[in-house]
Amino acid sequence: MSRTQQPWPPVDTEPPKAHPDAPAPGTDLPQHYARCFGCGDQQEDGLHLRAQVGDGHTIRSRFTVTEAHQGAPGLAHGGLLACAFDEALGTTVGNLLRKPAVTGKLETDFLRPVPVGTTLVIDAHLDGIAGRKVYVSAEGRMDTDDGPVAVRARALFVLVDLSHFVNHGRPEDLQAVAQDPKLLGRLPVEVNP
Ligand SMILES: CCCCC/C=C\C/C=C\C/C=C\C/C=C\CCCC(=O)SCCNC(=O)CCNC(=O)[C@H](O)C(C)(C)COP(=O)(O)OP(=O)(O)OC[C@H]1O[C@@H](n2cnc3c(N)ncnc32)[C@H](O)[C@@H]1OP(=O)(O)O
Repeated sequence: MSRTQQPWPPVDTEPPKAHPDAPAPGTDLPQHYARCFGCGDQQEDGLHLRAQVGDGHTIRSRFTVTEAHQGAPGLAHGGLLACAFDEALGTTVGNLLRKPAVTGKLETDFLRPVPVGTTLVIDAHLDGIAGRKVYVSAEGRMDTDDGPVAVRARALFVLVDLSHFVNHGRPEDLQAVAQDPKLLGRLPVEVNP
């Protein structure tokens, strides 16, 4: 089967424009939700991704594969790697545009097996915007920023209103956030744009 990629973005887009209050290059980003499997510190076996803003519409995330993340003996599960990219890409959209968005489509290319203990260095880039559709892509390198590429991903995020989360979230979790807003860390979106 060929690895030839389809054109990306797949539709005509406007170039991305970061929000004027987007965090500056070099900023370490906080977890967006303490119970998030991708970044939250209250998920013991979660991915604990940590992200930092880069130059030119990029965000670099790091994720270390632990024993809890295995699919085959000693190797990361592909679905968890996809989760790491979902998180890294979503963080890029949410923090640079400062608008809530959800993953509509996520595609991954697994190029190399990723052993337990590896730290994936994931560089994500905002590629283009078409109305509510935000196209973003990333590559993950083994252990260092010039290590071999292990995974590539491309995604479509769709901008949504905050009511998306209020209408669809489990009431007890929304209530927990209302009682302890620190669960959300610093909300990287405008609540009242
Ligand atoms: C208490 C409040 C807390 C709030 C927290 C808020 C914000 C946090 C902000 C930032 C966070 C920072 C970091 C985030 C880190 C990680 C992120 C993880 C993200 C996820 O893990 S998130 C979970 C998985 N995700 C879902 O749970 C989505 C389920 N889904 C839906 O909720 C709907 O499906 C939706 C909303 C996607 C669309 O529904 P809709 O009715 O609003 O709009 P519609 O269908 O018209 O789509 C509009 C245009 O997108 C095109 N389109 C849509 N889907 C497409 C597809 N798959 N392929 C190709 N095109 C697609 C259409 O074709 C149309 O295109 P066009 O305009 O050209 O016609």
